[in-house]
Amino acid sequence: MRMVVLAGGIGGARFLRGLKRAAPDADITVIGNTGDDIHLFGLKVCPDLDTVMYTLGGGIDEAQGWGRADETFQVKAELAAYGVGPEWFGLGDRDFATHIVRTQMLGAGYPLSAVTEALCDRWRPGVRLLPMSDDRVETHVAVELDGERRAVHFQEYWVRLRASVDAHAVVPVGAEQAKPAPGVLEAIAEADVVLFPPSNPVVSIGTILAVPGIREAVAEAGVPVVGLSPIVGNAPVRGMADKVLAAVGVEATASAVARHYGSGLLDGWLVDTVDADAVAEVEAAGIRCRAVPLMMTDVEAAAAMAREALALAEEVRG
Ligand SMILES: O=c1nc2n(C[C@H](O)[C@H](O)[C@H](O)CO)c3cc(O)ccc3cc-2c(=O)[nH]1
Repeated sequence: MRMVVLAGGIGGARFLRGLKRAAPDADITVIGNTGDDIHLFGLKVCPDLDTVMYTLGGGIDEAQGWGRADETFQVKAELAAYGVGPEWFGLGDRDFATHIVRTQMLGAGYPLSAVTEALCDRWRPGVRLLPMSDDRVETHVAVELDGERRAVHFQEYWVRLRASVDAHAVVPVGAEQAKPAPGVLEAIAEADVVLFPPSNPVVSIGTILAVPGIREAVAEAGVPVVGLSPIVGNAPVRGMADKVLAAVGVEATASAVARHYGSGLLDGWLVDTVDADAVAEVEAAGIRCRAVPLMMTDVEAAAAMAREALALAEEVRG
């Protein structure tokens, strides 16, 4: 079975680990968010692509959900000794190698999709990992700092500010001009099912859908599109999705996120058992809904969620 998964960072990567276990023979294409990308120290860092690659390739720092296991930070310390910032983004020595190789290949003229394929040759994630676009898209967040309105890079908002101030707007800069990366539209057109894992609906899946052509391709794929709520019990399972949901006027509930995607896109939606009362509301919006456990406490739990999502897809397929 051919599956396409629109994935962001930690939630998406952990779901994918479960999906691989639930469907070991599936042909899985991951369309990864690149709006989180940031240029630091002359290097291009792709957090969401790397989180998927490291998590599925066995190199992830499991507790953090990002960055490499057994990491050290000598280079970061030396950069700080030179007064070269920023210090708030934790790039480790092993992780630097990924960004050096990526930046070197980009500099040699390879598109991000080719670079990602080359990096995956080492990590063997067991899925085809495609960036949503080879074109530069960077999510910026409009905030008010010291009384003045500013736009900060998503990573600064997320990591330095810890989303401690309200996001007045979230803008995927460059998305309108971006084109889907090679293979993205084809993978969606050939898919038997499209899945939205419990990634951030605004800055991860929302950014992927903001690349012209991708939302339309998913809506017109003619196969079941099933999502899993990243919000459980009116709060994000991880991260601070509620802050960016507010920026787009979506309340942090499992039902509101489903309605935000809309029945034009979603055929099915999984909510956690604590949100069972949302099922009727989601079904009233024309989206088939089930309440199942959605906490990815381990790979088996993620696999159980994946099985539920695939079962709902078959129910929707009718
Ligand atoms: O909260 C943090 N997240 C860090 N992240 C996660 C990053 O902010 C992700 O984009 C978000 O977690 C959303 O996916 C990193 C990801 C990388 O690939 C490389 C370095 C970092 C560093 C940090 C960090 O210092 N603190």
